[in-house]
Amino acid sequence: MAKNVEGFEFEQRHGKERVRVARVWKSKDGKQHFVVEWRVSINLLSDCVNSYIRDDNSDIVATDTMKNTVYAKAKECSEILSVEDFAILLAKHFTSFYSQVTTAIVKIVEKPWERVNVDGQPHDHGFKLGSERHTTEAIVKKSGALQLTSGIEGLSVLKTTKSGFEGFVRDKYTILPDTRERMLATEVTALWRYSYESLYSVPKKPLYFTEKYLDVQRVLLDTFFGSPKEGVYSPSVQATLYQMAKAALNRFPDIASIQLKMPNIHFIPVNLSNKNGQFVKFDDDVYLPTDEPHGSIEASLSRSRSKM
Ligand SMILES: O=c1[nH]c(=O)c2[nH]c(=O)[nH]c2[nH]1
Repeated sequence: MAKNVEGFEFEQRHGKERVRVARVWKSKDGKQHFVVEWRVSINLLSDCVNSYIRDDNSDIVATDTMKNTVYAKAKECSEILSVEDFAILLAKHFTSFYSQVTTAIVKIVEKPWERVNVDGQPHDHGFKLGSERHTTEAIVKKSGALQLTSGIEGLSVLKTTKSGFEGFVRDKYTILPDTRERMLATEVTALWRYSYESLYSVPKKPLYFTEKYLDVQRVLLDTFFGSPKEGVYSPSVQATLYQMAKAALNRFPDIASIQLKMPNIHFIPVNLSNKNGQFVKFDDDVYLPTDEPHGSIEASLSRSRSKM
């Protein structure tokens, strides 16, 4: 919230970015281990204008203290919990513990450590790094008001057929041919907002949000790919993105809105010729993979208020 300071509009926040913590929990017999690795960023909205305009830090919560709080709270969590529940717990601490803190914004990115299988069996204490990352942001006000979003970053997917792009604007600069057969590759970034608007309405079930994250990911992927044998035809990245967003809202009543970013990562058909003629003729087989430039397609979909 902007504040009038010496005749100016003034807004400020402070916090600690990229605090890294890993936490291990053990089963009762100590044999089976669980691990998470989180990168936590904290921002506090608090009344500490005096530190900016005069030599008075008496209202400042030191960012070093914020960092230490991450480790202290991780230690206090005796049971495994979702990254969302940890973000909420931290944000709640900052707003309830410090009188001058009105809002806490806690963002966390979880590193995808996955249990390995050895000899077809889940390993008790062995993990390997996966690819896509689970993210969350909890914004908590002193009143208990909550905004909770979760997301997926770096979900790279590709299908080798059942994709095309036709009927777009043609002008003197257009060279792209219409096609009903191309590769479709993207790196999905998804961000969805939960409908829980208070600390007191959040589901208490352990790992509720971890399961929900996996369910949302599954629905997004199933919609992108279609069934294993038939697949599903994509007339554009735009249409596929919309189908994915719609499926998530239709499937999960407690998701109020979803934003998807789906860059169109191009695989260029290879045709090569020299003076003796063409020696590589593209037949939907040899491609030049690229990472830039890429198309950029993003949209968000929310439940219309009139329906709620
Ligand atoms: O699915 C697509 N959407 C576009 O907007 C676009 N533009 C383009 O050149 N190729 C594609 N493909």
